[in-house]
Amino acid sequence: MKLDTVQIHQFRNLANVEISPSDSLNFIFGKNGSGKSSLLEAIHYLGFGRSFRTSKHKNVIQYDAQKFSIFALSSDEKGSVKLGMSRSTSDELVVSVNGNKSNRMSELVSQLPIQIFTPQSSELVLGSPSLRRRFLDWGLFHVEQSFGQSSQNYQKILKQKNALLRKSSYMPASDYPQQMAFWDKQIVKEGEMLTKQRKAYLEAILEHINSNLVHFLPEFSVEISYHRGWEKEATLEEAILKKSEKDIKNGYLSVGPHKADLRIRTNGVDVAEVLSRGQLRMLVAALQLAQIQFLKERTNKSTVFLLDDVGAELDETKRELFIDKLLEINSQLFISAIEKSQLPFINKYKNKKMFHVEHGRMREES
Ligand SMILES: Nc1ncnc2c1ncn2[C@@H]1O[C@H](COP(=O)(O)OP(=O)(O)OP(=O)(O)O)[C@@H](O)[C@H]1O
Repeated sequence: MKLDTVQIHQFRNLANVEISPSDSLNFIFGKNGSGKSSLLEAIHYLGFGRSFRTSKHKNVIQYDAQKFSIFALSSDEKGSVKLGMSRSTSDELVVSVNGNKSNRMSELVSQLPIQIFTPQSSELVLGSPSLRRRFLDWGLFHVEQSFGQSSQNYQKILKQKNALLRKSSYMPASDYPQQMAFWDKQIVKEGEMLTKQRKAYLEAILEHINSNLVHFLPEFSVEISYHRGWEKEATLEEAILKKSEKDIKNGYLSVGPHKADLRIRTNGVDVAEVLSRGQLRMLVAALQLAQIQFLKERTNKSTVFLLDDVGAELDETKRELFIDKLLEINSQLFISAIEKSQLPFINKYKNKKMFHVEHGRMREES
């Protein structure tokens, strides 16, 4: 899917913006504070239902406005779809797909695979395991139709199990084992399925990750493995039993795929301890690229890729390489930079549009 038109209203300093982007390359130039990241942030909302800069939707609504809204016309060879969403200061969400309104973000995010790469992207490696789980789950969500539902099921069951763990200390002893066994059985069933899907997905994208790393980080050999969230030799059922006393005390389940992680090492050492900031970003670029290469290969879906502040911490050859690799798989790119001098190779691209942002207003350069 590509974005044919994007309209943004009352989103940060973008009062009223409408663009018809190129289906290939879009460059957004402008001074600090002009609104470049806000444009990418608004597009990001269509693919994730949230910002990449704040967890509070209110913060992106224009000062003194009551809501923000974003509309887009998106298309691929199968047809086009009208997408829209708005959020108000009271946090009311309205999503619309071809005019059908709902308040379920999942209806929108399944339409349009969007990825983002920012100066903070190295957090994927340095940050908490939840970011790496989210990375795997994003890929699975767009490749496996059933994954969204099974992941939601697991989260619901986990909530029930945790509620029971919290209640267990004051429940009648006779009720407790039966109820616990019921939820454990569900956790094991859904948890093992999720683990199997994540492992198979990682296995499938590893080939792409490794071939990207040859270009992005040629001086390192990187090993990536999936840690499923409970000890090696045990089944999930055994691990849950083993931890039950401690989990009752703490009031939450400490083992399962909600504790899974990706371990990323070079020569047996955590990459976070060895790679420079720029190298970590290249590693993340190789990981993200692998996901969308695999998505394209498996489903023929193209991704909208947002590259915010591309000048930061990537050297010029790597910037060019990343853009070229993304174009190879027919991605639609939105690239923000302060000035053109950060992209001296820009003239080689024919199918491109350039936008200049000033005080929240966008002008297409001819
Ligand atoms: N809710 C809001 N309403 C109106 N303006 C806002 C709001 N939140 C932030 N701003 C302002 O919007 C402007 C655009 O910010 P943005 O982060 O998009 O700039 P940018 O062009 O990416 O800058 P930089 O190059 O410094 O990263 C800033 O001046 C910021 O202070």
